Amino acid sequence: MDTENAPILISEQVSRDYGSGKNIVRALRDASIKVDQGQLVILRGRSGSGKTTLLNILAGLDQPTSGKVIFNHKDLYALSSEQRDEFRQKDISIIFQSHALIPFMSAYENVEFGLRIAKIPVQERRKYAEEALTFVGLKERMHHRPDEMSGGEQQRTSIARAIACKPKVILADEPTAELDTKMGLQIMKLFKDLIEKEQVGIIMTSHDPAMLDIADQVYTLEDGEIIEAV
Ligand SMILES: Nc1ncnc2c1ncn2[C@@H]1O[C@H](COP(=O)(O)OP(=O)(O)OP(=O)(O)O)[C@@H](O)[C@H]1O
Repeated sequence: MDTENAPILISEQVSRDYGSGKNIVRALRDASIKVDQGQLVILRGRSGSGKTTLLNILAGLDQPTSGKVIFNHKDLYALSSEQRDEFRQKDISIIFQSHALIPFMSAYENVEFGLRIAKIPVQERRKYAEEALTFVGLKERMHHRPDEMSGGEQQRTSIARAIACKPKVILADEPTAELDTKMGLQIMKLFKDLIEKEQVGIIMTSHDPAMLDIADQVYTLEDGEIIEAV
């Protein structure tokens, strides 16, 4: 089978309500999207349009009110929460906007710590961490702490942490928001290189029009609904 275009992550008519009664917020309504292996997908939309809600649901972090998430042929929310956690640790990586690096650890230690949490055996951790940091161009700086690095380097460290365990899918919430356009485009190039090398699927949110040209697919959200897919 040609795996290059196989869907790895799908949302089917996913809705998410917060609160109830008069105070109900319909954060997402019937959102259906698809991420193929080897594809870079962008979710865009105004603040409050539901991007983060959808990303969290796709990551297995927040149960939808209705609808399904299919990850690698499995219905993510039909699994027990333990099974879902295990699945997530191995196959799904998340990159947050605010790098979420541990301040007193070096870049290497941050990546190695992530591998420990993902239960990668100790013999492999060093190799995987060094490979990932080399891939993001931080081989020479891997023993520096976050406060000794630029914003772009910190974000590359968090990308190294996300890719080190070789996930099938990477979800990223505004990974370029705190970077200038040049650095943002460098991060996008890293994502593209990663797709080429590992055939991962990447889905990210972005406000930045400069990023859209690079994507294979762009979904636009408005008031919790997908109004355009191009
Ligand atoms: N835990 C929550 N409880 C109540 N309402 C929430 C909660 N989380 C999100 N919302 C609401 O759901 C809607 C969608 O929020 P979401 O964070 O998904 O938007 P977003 O497109 O990611 O916005 P931004 O670009 O500002 O991050 C908003 O109206 C928000 O106020």
